[in-house]
Amino acid sequence: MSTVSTSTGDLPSGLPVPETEAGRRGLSHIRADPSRAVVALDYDGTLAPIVTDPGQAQAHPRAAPALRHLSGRLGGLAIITGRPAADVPRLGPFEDIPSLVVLGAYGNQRWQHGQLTLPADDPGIAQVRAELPTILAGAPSGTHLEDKGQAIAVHTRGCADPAAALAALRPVLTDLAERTGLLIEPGRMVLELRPGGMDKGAALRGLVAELGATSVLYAGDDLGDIAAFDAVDTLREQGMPGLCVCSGSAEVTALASRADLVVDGPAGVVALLSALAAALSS
Ligand SMILES: O=P(O)(O)OC[C@H]1O[C@H](O[C@H]2O[C@H](CO)[C@@H](O)[C@H](O)[C@H]2O)[C@H](O)[C@@H](O)[C@@H]1O
Repeated sequence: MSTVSTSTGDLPSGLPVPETEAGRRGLSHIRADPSRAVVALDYDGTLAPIVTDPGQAQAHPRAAPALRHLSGRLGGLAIITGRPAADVPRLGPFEDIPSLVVLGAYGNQRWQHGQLTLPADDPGIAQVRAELPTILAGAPSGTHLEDKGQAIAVHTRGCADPAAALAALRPVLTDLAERTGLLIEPGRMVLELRPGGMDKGAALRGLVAELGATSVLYAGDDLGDIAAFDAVDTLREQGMPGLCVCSGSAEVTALASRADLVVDGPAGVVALLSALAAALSS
């Protein structure tokens, strides 16, 4: 599959045409009955361009207007992210998007209508927090620790050779995850230690069931989003039309071959959401 979908053109509405039959069916059902569709989106690399400092990752400027247009027209509008659930409404900023649900920490946390629901802390995280300063003492300059409260991420994007730094840290962080009963979640120049038992696929399936949705769209860019693509596949096998969208980048190529539609990063995702909002208004 090509990096960015252009070969099949656009529909008269401005919506790009998915490259697969299953994807075209998914999009067509969403357009036909949006009030029973769920649109779920990853945040970093999908709605927000990748930047070196995770604390500065604001959404693409046209993301909030597009989400606001979609809000209320869909059965469900969600962001499913590895970040703490409360971070995304603040960073977006998306606090004023009425029907938005944010499932954070890979589905372990929920933000909705300004209310936050968190699980109990995992004791393994406190142990990781205590041990990491010693473990990272010799790490390359630019290694950055992101303490997310209920998970801890080690970033190498700020290092001179981010990929080499990540590869060097992987064995010691994998060992730490095993000793503390946590799992290691790989991402774009990041390795995260987090509690298991949940992933973006389970989060998406749960939301679809909760809302009684009859069609689904999921857009993502990173390895943690593969579980959500798997969930769309499973739902399709069960008869529910669905669409997987890859926010394409040179950094991660694993999702493009799995997607029904590949767009050009967050700008492409936001263009797709804007076109969908326009199509649902007409
Ligand atoms: O599930 P997501 O919404 O995609 O979140 C995954 C991780 O995203 C963030 O890290 C990534 O974005 C940073 C800001 O652009 C970038 O500096 C970093 O290299 C990327 O890995 C976030 O910091 C993590 O906590 C999320 O788990």
